[in-house]
Amino acid sequence: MPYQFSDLRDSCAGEWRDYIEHRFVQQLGDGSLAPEAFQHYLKQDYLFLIQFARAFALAAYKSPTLSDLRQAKDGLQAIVDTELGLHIEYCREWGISEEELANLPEARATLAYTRYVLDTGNRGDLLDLHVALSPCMVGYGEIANWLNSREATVRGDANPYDAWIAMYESEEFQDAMQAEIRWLDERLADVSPGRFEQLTRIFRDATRLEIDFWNMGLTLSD
Ligand SMILES: Cc1ncc(C[n+]2csc(CCO)c2C)c(N)n1
Repeated sequence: MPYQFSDLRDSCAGEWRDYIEHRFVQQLGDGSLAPEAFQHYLKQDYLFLIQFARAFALAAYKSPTLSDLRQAKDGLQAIVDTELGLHIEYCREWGISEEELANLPEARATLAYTRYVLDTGNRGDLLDLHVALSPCMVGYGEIANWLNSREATVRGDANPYDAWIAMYESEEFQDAMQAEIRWLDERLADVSPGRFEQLTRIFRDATRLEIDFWNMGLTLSD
């Protein structure tokens, strides 16, 4: 049987569930999350996005084909030209100024996660890098879908975090998530059991670092 992305998820089902169904996510869904926790998360997510732009630049460098190079360039362009601007605007709505963002120190959880992804891409090939990126690329879409499947989730004006859910349930984001899964499914189909084992380690570590990122938000840790 050829491997698929779903096999990576199944290889660390416990960690994956702890990430998708994290207490931060549950509270965001029912609207009970402390605004300070969300603001701390938003600030660190700004720094996270900048490092992720670098990871897409690294993906361009590691691209063996023109098609991969285009995909990496589109990812980098989306973050630099669109998503960072939207994030800055969203932070402003939450009372966080652009100046404050520009002077933030990186929390240890942000440092650990982003530098882990960059190091994995540096040491390995494009598949290693994509696997390290996939909890981010796939997880947030899955989180939006999981929240929408829950009775406890509050949508609309009654939930101050509704716009966050709306962003990740959007067709544009869900399509990008599916495209990433297809890309991984195509590559994973050809890997050996030994190589798959290596990739599961990367996937599990990146998922654990996503859990730490949520914990950082809840505990306001730096
Ligand atoms: C900790 C953390 N993990 C994942 C995302 C979601 N995300 C960040 S960059 C990117 C790809 C380009 O859009 C995606 C899906 C986030 N914002 N913060």
